This record gives sequence, C-alpha cells and structure tokens, in this order.
Amino acid sequence: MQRSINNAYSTSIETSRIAQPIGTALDRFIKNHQDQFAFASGELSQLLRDIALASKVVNREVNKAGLIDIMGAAGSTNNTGDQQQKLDVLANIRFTRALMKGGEVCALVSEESESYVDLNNEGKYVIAIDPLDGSSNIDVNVSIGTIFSIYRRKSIAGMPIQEEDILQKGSDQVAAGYILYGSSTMLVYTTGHGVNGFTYEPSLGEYFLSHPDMQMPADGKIYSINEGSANSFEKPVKDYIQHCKDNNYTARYIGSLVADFHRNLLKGGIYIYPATAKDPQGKLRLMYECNALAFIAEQAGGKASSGKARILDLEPRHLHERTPFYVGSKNMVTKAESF
Ligand SMILES: O=P(O)(O)OC[C@H]1O[C@](O)(COP(=O)(O)O)[C@@H](O)[C@@H]1O
Ligand SMILES: [Mg+2]
Ligand SMILES: [Mg+2]
Repeated sequence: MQRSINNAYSTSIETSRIAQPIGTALDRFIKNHQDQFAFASGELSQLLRDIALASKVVNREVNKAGLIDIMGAAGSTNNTGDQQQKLDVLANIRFTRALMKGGEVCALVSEESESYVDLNNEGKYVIAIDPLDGSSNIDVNVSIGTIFSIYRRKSIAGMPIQEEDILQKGSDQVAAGYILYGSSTMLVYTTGHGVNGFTYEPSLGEYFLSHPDMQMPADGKIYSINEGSANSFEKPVKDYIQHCKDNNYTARYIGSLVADFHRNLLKGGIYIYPATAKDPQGKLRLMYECNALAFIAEQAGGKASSGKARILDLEPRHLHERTPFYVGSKNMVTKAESF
C-alpha cells in the first residue's frame, strides 16, 4: 500500500513522535521537539537554527553561482587531496562563522580544514561538516549539498578539547542532517526521533515541514555507483552490480552524494562507493559524510554499511578517515553485503 504523507502523519507520528502538520515552520518544529533531546536546554535547538541560518546564506550564493565570482577552483587542495572549489571554501567560511557566532559549538571538524577548529570553549557540542558536497557538480548547475553530524562533547565545558570529544563513533551522534541545494532547497535531519524534511520558501526566508516522518522503502530498483571505476572494483561489488542488471534495476548516479542519497530515501535504492584501486579505503569520509547519512538512513528504516560492518559502529581513528559506503534500502544493502 502506498503510504501517503497524511496517512503516515496520522498513524506512526502520533503514536511515537510529536505530530506536526505539514507547513510547520522549522523554528516552531524545533521548539516543539526540544524536550525530546537528552539535554533539553535549548542549546541543541539553537545549534540547529544556526545551521539553518548559514544554509540560507549558502543557498543564496549557490543559486546565483553563475553570476558572481564563485565558480571554479580556489587554487588550493584540501587534506584529502581534492581540488578545492571556491564554493567549498566559501561554504566552509559561512558555516564556521555562523557556528562561531552561535556559541553552542566548542570544536568543528570540516572537510576543508586539516585539523579541527576550536570555536567556543564553553560550547557543549562538536560538529563535523562537509560544507559543500558534490563539488564536481558546482559549475554545471547540478544539485549539491551540505552534510553535518552533531555530537555532545565528553569533556567538561570550559576545559581544553580532548581527542575523545572529536573522534566519536557515529552511534554517539545526537543529531545529523543535510541540506540539498536542488530544484528546491531542503533541510533533512534527525535527532534520533525519526527523520523530517523541510523545504525552503525563499520569499519568506524560512524552512517549512514538507516531508514528515520520512520512511525509506525497504526495497527499491535503483542502484547508484560510479561504474566508470568498475575495472578496479572487487569481485563481490561487480557481482552485485550484475545482480542489479539481471533484475533490470535502473542505474542513477548524480555524482553528488547528498542528491543520490535523497532520491533513494524517497524512492528506495542503494548508493555504493566501494574500495577502488585509486581509493583502497573508498573515497567518502566517515566523520562528515557517512556517519550523518547512516544515522538518517537507520532512523528512516534503511541501512548503512562499510560492506563488512555497520557504519555507526566504526571507531574513527583520524578526522579525514575514508570508508567504503553502502547505504540505502535495508534489503538492498543486506543483499549487497551478502555477495
Ligand atoms: O566522481 P566520483 O569518484 O564518482 O565521486 C563522487 C562522489 O564524491 C563526492 O563529490 C565527494 O564529496 P565532496 O564533493 O564533498 O568532496 C560525493 O558527493 C560524490 O558522491
Ligand atoms: Mg562530500
Ligand atoms: Mg565537500
């Protein structure tokens, strides 16, 4: 049976989550859910608002990228060897500034910064962020995104930041989400009480609830993988791709992780970035790409794996650690793992 949003709204949400009608402003939604947070003191709510605010600024720049001088390479590389795009650097500045001003974050881990950045020593949260995801698509007007993971610091606020504050497992996330700058701009996040999606209304400058209690279909017929690197895929991956083809699945690959993930979240499907000859550990980064999407996938009934282990159980050893990534519909990920 096709679950309509209203049906989903009237059944599952009311029983286990606070019911919010479609069109609820993000601010009100955060306020009404505050007491769900373990540490319901308003700080996490404020942090989510700070992220939403920064995303509105980045969204404005993304929308007019062709008109202002933010197209193209920045002329520098980041610590995972990627050619930084001007918009990578700009988005990193916007989010860092907003989180600095917000005051809730003590340390920021970013794809665009070699080591973590101290922000507010009194802050109780640590954030890991991919300020601009899908960099290869910036100049060609294809959907791009921002990905974020939020952790509670382990050390006492005001004390120096410890490694244990930074290198936390995905299962320790208190919230995670992404912003998709696509045909419309959406913010999708979880605090461990289901997944909700909000669509940005530019003329009002606000996000409104458009996708309450998002559920990832347990099965799908879409597979997303860059087959251009297929020659260097391990045999199990090649066999799984053949399985998809034998079952007439549809191949879809946007090349922006957030956009490929979002489509599969709505329609069902699997996204795979496996180990390759070029990237023996895979390309995607555990702390600011995989953990957040794994948390959202699981909260929406999906699954996320390295092919061998649950992503959220992986112990990060360093900030920019990579991992093979299999994420999407539960039965499809289980099938892929079985190869
Ligand atoms: O071009 P490839 O090797 O398929 O890689 C594409 C993947 O790399 C990424 O662009 C990596 O993210 P960044 O753009 O944030 O570096 C993903 O968004 C995308 O899924
Ligand atoms: Mg990325
Ligand atoms: Mg990036």
